[in-house]
Amino acid sequence: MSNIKVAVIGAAGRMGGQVCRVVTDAPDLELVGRYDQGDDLGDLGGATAVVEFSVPSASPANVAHCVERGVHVVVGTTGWAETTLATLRDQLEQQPSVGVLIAPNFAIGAILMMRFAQQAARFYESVEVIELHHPNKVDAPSGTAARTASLIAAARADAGLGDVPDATTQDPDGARGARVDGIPVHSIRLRGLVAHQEVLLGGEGEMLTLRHDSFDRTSFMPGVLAGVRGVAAHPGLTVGLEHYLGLDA
Ligand SMILES: NC(=O)C1=CN([C@@H]2O[C@H](COP(=O)(O)OP(=O)(O)OC[C@H]3O[C@@H](n4cnc5c(N)ncnc54)[C@H](O)[C@@H]3O)[C@@H](O)[C@H]2O)C=CC1
Ligand SMILES: O=C(O)C1=N[C@H](C(=O)O)C[C@H](O)C1
Repeated sequence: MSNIKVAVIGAAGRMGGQVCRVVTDAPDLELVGRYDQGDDLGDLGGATAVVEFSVPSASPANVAHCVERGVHVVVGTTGWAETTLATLRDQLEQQPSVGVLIAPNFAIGAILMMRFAQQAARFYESVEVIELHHPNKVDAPSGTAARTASLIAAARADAGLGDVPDATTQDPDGARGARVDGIPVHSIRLRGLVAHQEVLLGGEGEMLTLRHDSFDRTSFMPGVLAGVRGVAAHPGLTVGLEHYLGLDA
């Protein structure tokens, strides 16, 4: 079988650089293009699959460019809004054989943490998400935290749970964090960190803590490669690598 031709957008970045290295090292993949800010994406070097790790403001246009040319895309860039996802879905209807995977987190432990949080949510009255990242991260809350909170909120709603209990009436400086679908999310930016998250679930007399740590960006690479190898077999839009890993609920 011939190699999958892969191009990387955001190739000069922390994630894009690592992806270029692992694609180059993979015997079944061929790196045919590296693109970054200001580059003309053109024909994408003849790629059949693109990996996109750029910035939230640029990612939708980059992905649209790939889809227009019939090229599959594995997207790691976070911060996609619901309306932008809807536009992408519409575009994909015109290109039914093209696959796009958008994964807020490619680390297996983070995917499992999200799943475990979703499973645990209905048993606990209280829940808070704390995400901790390196200080160069541009978006807050992280895509992983936003997705975790959405999954928890949906599980709570399915179980008939109401709002999380919170008696705070005075919080002028946002000390209680942001709310994603009603779930409190706290973002910490600290030199020395890579990507970390805790989900705290509290009930009468007990707490369950779910924690995941990416100590190094190598933790994302097996998931990215699984995405590249699987994307052609998943036409349309898929959100979350769990759907490629047999973890569908
Ligand atoms: N899904 C996942 O598992 C992970 C997702 N991320 C996300 O990936 C994204 C990138 O993260 P990092 O690599 O740490 O950031 P970074 O800042 O190191 O890299 C971003 C790169 O995108 C480039 N860029 C900016 N505008 C562009 C444009 N219009 N077209 C092409 N390239 C452009 C920048 O020049 C830079 O080289 C962020 O959204 C981050 O949240 C990061 C780690 C893991
Ligand atoms: O910017 C990062 O570094 C990361 N971004 C993703 C996110 O926003 O969730 C994934 C991981 O947390 C690392």
